[in-house]
Amino acid sequence: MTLTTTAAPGVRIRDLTVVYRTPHGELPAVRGVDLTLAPGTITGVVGESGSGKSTLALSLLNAVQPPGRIASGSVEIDGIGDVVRLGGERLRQTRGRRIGYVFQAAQNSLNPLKTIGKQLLDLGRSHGVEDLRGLVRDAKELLARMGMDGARVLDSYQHELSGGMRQRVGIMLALVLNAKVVVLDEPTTALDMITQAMILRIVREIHEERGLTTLIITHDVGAVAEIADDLAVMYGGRVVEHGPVEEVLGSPAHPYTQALIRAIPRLSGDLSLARPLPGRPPTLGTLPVTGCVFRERCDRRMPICETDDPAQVVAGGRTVACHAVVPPHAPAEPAMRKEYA
Ligand SMILES: Nc1ncnc2c1ncn2[C@@H]1O[C@H](COP(=O)(O)OP(=O)(O)OP(=O)(O)O)[C@@H](O)[C@H]1O
Repeated sequence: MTLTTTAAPGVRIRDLTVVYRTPHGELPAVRGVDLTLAPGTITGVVGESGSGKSTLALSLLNAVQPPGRIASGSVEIDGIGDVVRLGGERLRQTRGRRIGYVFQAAQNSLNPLKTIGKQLLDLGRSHGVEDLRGLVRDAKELLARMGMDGARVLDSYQHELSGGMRQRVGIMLALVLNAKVVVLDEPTTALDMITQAMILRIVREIHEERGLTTLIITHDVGAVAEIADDLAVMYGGRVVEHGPVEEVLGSPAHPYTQALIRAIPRLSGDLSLARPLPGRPPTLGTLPVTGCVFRERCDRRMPICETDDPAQVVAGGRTVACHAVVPPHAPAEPAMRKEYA
């Protein structure tokens, strides 16, 4: 094997814009996003519902479906190239084999007419796996690590499994082909908190053992703090802050990240300290066309926020897109304007 196939790959998302067709025309769910996943890291993506997390995850596999489309930008993955430019059989082979994934509601996406084992064999055959016995062995081992009886699960139909069991099957299917890039979109929502923590710990272990580059999307900031190296915070289709997880959570720079953290109920101490962020996140129809996407709910709003979209400014290991935050040594950059139509 060459180094490129054994080393964890880096992922570079550049100027990515994804639009959905609506009665009001094509509107951006992800807009001008730059995000780098360093090789061998777990990057968590958080943000309120509708901020564009799932659309970003789908873009990593070039799997945005109509009425959506990737309007511009690139997703460069070491050893694969620009996924946005892949199509046909190469794209099909890349998904699953090179990029493992669990999409949202994975517990509902299994085939109800085939046992899990049959679906596993179909997956292996469709990717040209010759050692199908080895594949079954690996699948059983992954299921056992996640606290399940592998043989029994492989003999089951989806309706014989609980939502949490199906989610673990989804994680197994994302990992079993040994892909080096793994995208997990809300992989543990159907699980109780203790099982969720256990599964995320196992995901972390497998990530380290295999040298993966992992993107994990969740609503749960606490859960992601446990396993991620880096954190990206999304709002209104933009990555508003990105950096090492302890830094972003320990000293959040963007007013939205600060509000998100203030809104988390604490398990200990005064419950009333949790302060929900007033207002609602924008929908595609209510997203401001000019200026900062967060300004309507921002307590540091300034006149420039009405007119200019803040650029992502890099300072140290952190990226922040906010006019009110000008980190030391970071020259203020001209406002970023993106074409998406
Ligand atoms: N098929 C679609 N057609 C039209 N609009 C869509 C479609 N899918 C998503 N959107 C819109 O795109 C925006 C981003 O959605 P997305 O699902 O990526 O956000 P999210 O952060 O993953 O939300 P959630 O946490 O609820 O899954 C939302 O405003 C959503 O309504």
